[in-house]
Amino acid sequence: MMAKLFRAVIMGPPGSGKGTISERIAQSFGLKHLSSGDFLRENIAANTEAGVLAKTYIERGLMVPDHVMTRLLLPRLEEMTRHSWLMDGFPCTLAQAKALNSTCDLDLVISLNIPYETLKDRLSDRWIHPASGRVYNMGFNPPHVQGRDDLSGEPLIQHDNDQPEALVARLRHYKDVAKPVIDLYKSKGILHMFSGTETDRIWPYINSLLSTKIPSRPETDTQHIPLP
Ligand SMILES: Nc1ncnc2c1ncn2[C@@H]1O[C@H](COP(=O)(O)OP(=O)(O)OP(=O)(O)O)[C@@H](O)[C@H]1O
Ligand SMILES: Nc1nc2c(ncn2[C@@H]2O[C@H](COP(=O)(O)OP(=O)(O)O)[C@@H](O)[C@H]2O)c(=O)[nH]1
Repeated sequence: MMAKLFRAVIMGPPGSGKGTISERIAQSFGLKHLSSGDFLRENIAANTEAGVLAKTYIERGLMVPDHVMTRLLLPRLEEMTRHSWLMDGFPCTLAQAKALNSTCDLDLVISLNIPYETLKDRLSDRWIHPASGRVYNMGFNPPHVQGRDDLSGEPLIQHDNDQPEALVARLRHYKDVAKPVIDLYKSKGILHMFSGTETDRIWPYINSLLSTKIPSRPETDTQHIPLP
């Protein structure tokens, strides 16, 4: 049981490794990994009012409007009074960051800074299990059976907007909307930026930063990468 609740956000462009690193943090430090994409998929599957609305944007490759995102996510976060969490994919605009700010005090923000060529290579090779959001990469973390999800055995798919043609526009959009969010967290003194081309080389630095802030779970702490 953690002594103090810990609230963190992970930011980065598409393909920067937010999901991958969030899973490692969740395993090593016992934080709940919350993902805006997963919340949206749950709501779409459950046909909630917000889910039905969000679907119309996601299907067109658009961001879901801020008011829909905040209406969906903030009540869920408010319910989590007894959990430490790490949020992946939210906030991604200044309006979302301000809304989150009014709900809770963040302890830490991780921002991933990954070169374009690396993002392009990773995303063109990203395979997704749509129902769960589980993510694979044919070189980095391939599924046990090619083209099939490890747990359900269901087929994996690729997203059109992960292909290089769509990526340039997605990255430009990310840069535009994320900059003021990054500046906000910088001014609050809670932003930590990590740069590099390989998750396995960035992870030890994130791991040691978090080790100074939250007690790790000894049984899982060393399972990914040894410290350099
Ligand atoms: N904070 C947000 N604000 C607005 N729309 C969002 C937000 N988070 C997710 N979405 C919408 O949900 C979709 C799925 O999100 P998800 O994070 O699973 O995948 P993604 O777009 O492939 O992101 P990434 O490549 O960074 O993992 C997004 O494409 C976007 O339309
Ligand atoms: N080759 C390679 N692929 C990686 C690395 N880290 C993550 N990936 C893969 O890159 C893709 C994007 O990672 P993901 O965690 O989904 O990033 P997100 O879009 O920021 O959430 C996925 O297919 C991951 O399996 C890495 O260091 N090297």
